[in-house]
Amino acid sequence: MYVNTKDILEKASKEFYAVPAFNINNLEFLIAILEGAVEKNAPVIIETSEGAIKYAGNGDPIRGAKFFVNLVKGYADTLNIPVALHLDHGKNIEYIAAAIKAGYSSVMIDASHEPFEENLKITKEVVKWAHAAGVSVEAELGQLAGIEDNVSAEENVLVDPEQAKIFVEETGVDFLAPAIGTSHGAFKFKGEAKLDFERLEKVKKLTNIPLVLHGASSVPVKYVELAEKYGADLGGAKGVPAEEIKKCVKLGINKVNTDTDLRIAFLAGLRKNLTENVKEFDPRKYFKEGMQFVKDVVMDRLEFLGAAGKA
Ligand SMILES: O=C(COP(=O)(O)O)N(O)CCCCO
Ligand code: NA
Ligand SMILES: [Zn+2]
Repeated sequence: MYVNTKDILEKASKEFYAVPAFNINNLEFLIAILEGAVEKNAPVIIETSEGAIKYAGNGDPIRGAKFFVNLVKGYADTLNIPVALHLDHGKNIEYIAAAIKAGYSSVMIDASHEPFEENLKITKEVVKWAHAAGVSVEAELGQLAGIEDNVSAEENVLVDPEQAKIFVEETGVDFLAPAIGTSHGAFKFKGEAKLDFERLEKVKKLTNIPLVLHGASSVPVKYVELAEKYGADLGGAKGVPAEEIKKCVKLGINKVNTDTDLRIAFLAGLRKNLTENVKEFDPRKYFKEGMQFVKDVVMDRLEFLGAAGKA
């Protein structure tokens, strides 16, 4: 069933587990994710960046947002697990408005690159607007490094826990993404992963709302190697080890944004399938293996985040 993101995350926050938010741009990833969640009897959040909405709507945000709402709602309403649709990294007011109007479960207003007071002001506006339409809101404090889609920043600016308390009280935001050292994309750390767990613990205590971990892909080496075996060049790809993410969940992370892992898994399956079936030209056949690998990554993540069995 198609639900509000807040319902999924409030439950997760109370019971200290996390629900993955998987990014999609097309039908194949959506099917693989939802079938993985059904198999694990788990809640799941589908999210689209503004770039995904632009892609699906061929440049028109209203068409793209409506397309995704109908696609996700249509499929989710036939399932017995809770599914929400979230606008990830909303920056452009046209896209945020289109998502709210089309019927997204929740929207992220990402004004974390703005000075604190500006981020607070913009977020307050969007919260008023979204809540009037029954839509929940995510915001970000501090900045992630890393490049992906139109989401980029030079270096990490970690969240200030005292500021987070004021921000949540003043804006009424439903869930918060505190920057604690992760970054977007496949090349996350120069050395070892270093997340600021003490800072995360303080933010949870001071805000007591569901928290979001961005840049949470683990970049599983088996799919990187498989993709490279069939011609990809992903040299140096490095993610957040699952054990580090599990520590974040214990400290109050409840939504775990995952995009890169699905991209790499699909790429590995697609390259393998195309190489091994040179006569095949039915996309329902040559996308199959990539979809299976995406489903496998989804099920593994639902397990280690503790969302399995929580539908
Ligand atoms: O935080 C994340 C997930 O990051 P990643 O999967 O790269 O670790 N996202 O918000 C997805 C990135 C959207 C732009 O493509
Ligand atoms: Na988000
Ligand atoms: Zn993100």
